[in-house]
Amino acid sequence: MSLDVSNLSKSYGAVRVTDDVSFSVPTGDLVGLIGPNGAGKSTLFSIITGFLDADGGDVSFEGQSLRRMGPTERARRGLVRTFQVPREFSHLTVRENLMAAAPAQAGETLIPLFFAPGRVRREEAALRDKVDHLLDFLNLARVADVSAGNLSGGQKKLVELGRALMTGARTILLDEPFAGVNPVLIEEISERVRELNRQGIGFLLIEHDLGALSRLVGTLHVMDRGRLIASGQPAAVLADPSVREAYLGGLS
Ligand SMILES: Nc1ncnc2c1ncn2[C@@H]1O[C@H](COP(=O)(O)OP(=O)(O)OP(=O)(O)O)[C@@H](O)[C@H]1O
Repeated sequence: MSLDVSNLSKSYGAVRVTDDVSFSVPTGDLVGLIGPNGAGKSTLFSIITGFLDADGGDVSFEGQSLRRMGPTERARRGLVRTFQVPREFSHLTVRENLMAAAPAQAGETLIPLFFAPGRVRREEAALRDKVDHLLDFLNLARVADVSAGNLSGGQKKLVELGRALMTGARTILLDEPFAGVNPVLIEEISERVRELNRQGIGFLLIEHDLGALSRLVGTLHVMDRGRLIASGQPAAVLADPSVREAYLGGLS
C-alpha cells in the first residue's frame, strides 16, 4: 500500500510549477522532499492533499484514486498535511486546538445528544483521553491551557503535528517542521516522528535542514523548477552533481 503521485502537473500562467511529477511513498515509510526555494514542493503538497487542483495527473492513496476529493475527504481516508506557517487557531488553547481537529463526534448533532446521551458521554471521555495522551506525548501538557497564538514557533509545529494525529491520519505530510525551531526541539520533533513511525504512521517531509532530514528519512526525492530530478538514499542523493547544481544554481 502506498501514496502514489502520478504525472502531476500544475501551471500558473506560463510557469510550470509542477511538471509531470511521479513518485510513491510506501505506507509506513519516512520520506523526504527537498529542493531549492520555489521548486514547487509546497504546491505539490497542496495538490496531494486536495487544497489545490492539478492541471493533469492523479494522486491515489492505498489503491484508490483521490480525484475530485477535497482535503476533508482525503483526511477522512487517512492523508493529511501540515503547513509551513502553522495554521493553529490562535485564540483557542492548545487543548482546544487538538479537540477541534478530531473527526465529527456524535454529540455535535442534536439527535444523539437526546437519544444516546451515554454514547455521547463515552465518546467525549475517549476524546479527552486521546488529547491528554497526545499532550503528554508531544510535551505540550505544560502549555495545554495557553492560547496557541502565544506559543513559540517550535511549539506551534508540535500543535500542528498533534492536530494531524487527532484526525487519525496514517500518512502525514509535514511542510518544513524544523523551520525556525531550535536544535534541541528539532531533535525532539524528530524523535516524536520516529516513534510515530514505529507505530506505523508514514511521513513525507519537506525540509531545508538537510542534515536533520537525512538522519530521519530513508529516501529523498529532489525537485527543481517543478521537476523531480533525483530520488534515492539521502547520502547518494546529496552527493549527486545535478542536485548540488540545482541548489548552487539558485545562488548564482
Ligand atoms: N498562487 C500562485 N500564483 C502564482 N504563482 C504561484 C502561486 N503559488 C506558488 N506560485 C509559484 O510557484 C512556484 C513554486 O512555489 P512553492 O511554494 O510550491 O515552492 P517551494 O518549493 O515550496 O518553495 P520554498 O522552499 O521556498 O517554500 C514559485 O515560483 C511560486 O512563486
